[in-house]
Amino acid sequence: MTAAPPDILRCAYLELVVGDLAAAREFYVDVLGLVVTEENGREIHLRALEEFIHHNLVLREGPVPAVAAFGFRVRTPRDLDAAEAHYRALGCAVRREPPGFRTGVGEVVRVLDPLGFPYEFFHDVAHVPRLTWRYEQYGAGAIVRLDHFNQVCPDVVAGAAYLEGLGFKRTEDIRDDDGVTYAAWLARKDTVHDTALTGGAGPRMHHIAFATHERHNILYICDKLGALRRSDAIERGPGRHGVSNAFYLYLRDPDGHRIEVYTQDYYTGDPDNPVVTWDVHDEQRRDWWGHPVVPSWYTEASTVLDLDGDPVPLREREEPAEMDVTVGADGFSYTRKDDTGGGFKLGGQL
Ligand SMILES: O=C1C=CC(S(=O)(=O)O)=CC1(O)O
Ligand SMILES: [Fe+2]
Repeated sequence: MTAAPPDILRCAYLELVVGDLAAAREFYVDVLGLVVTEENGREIHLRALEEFIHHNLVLREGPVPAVAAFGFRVRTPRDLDAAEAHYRALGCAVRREPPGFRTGVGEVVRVLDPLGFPYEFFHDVAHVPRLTWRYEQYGAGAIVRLDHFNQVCPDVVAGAAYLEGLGFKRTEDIRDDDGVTYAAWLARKDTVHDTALTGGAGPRMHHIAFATHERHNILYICDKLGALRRSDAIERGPGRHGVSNAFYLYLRDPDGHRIEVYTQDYYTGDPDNPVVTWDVHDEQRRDWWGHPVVPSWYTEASTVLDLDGDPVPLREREEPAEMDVTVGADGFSYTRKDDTGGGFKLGGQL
């Protein structure tokens, strides 16, 4: 028996467990410029400049760096009932927590979803000042919005079907001629995604992405990290994505959690929005300029915790791994599909 899904508005916050709260605060506040909504000795609640809900990121000090919750806002309080019924019908662990369980948030429905991820749904939330027009508080790398999550799971086809059953719309994916799906991007809001599934051992969190208004904001973050002699925080990019068309940069925080800074993807809000499918052998799918994807971007990701705070065991991917298919088998990746005389970047192979 199934139950109608909740009406999810958007990805809204992530709870990150960090090993050293002060070091994490320095990275997210002093380096990236996120705004502190409130903090105490154990937790810090942060938000982006255009946000009006209490927070987009919770940093909580703990023994195992991990992700404790992926928070999604739902349209009405009644959607919490729908969330509870939907996940109970899926046979998932469900806990309904009272207001205050999550600082600044009303009642929360927490679930361990079919992929093993700790999702939570909320509607009532404290409003805080939206700093959109407070330009005196903007740094040159101003982070304005939470844009998306990215989750690593072994079976992207099954994972995408579960999310589509939750009301997400697929906007892009990466596949091969044998029908293997390597990644998929799925949206509730009218942009390319609220979350994405990256094929690999999971459940793990691949990254959380924040948006800037312009590409130059991202370039400033790179220059600032260089000036701070923190260039080792830059994992991949800056560059232009093929998938999503966004300009991007991937950073690693002091605990190794991956943060993407992202700008200028595109509108996907019409019901007949066409899905964009990329060939896994297309050198320009993940970087439009053909820059190679560093191996750590494919292999490393963050542990996720269950509803009791214990790490969720991983399941290996059974289908081919993208890194093996495109880097290990170089010569099968192309810049121009019908160019049999080469067109792949041997020099770019890692
Ligand atoms: O947000 C994203 C958009 C595009 C890409 S990709 O590397 O271009 O596939 C990765 C990503 O999921 O981080
Ligand atoms: Fe991303």
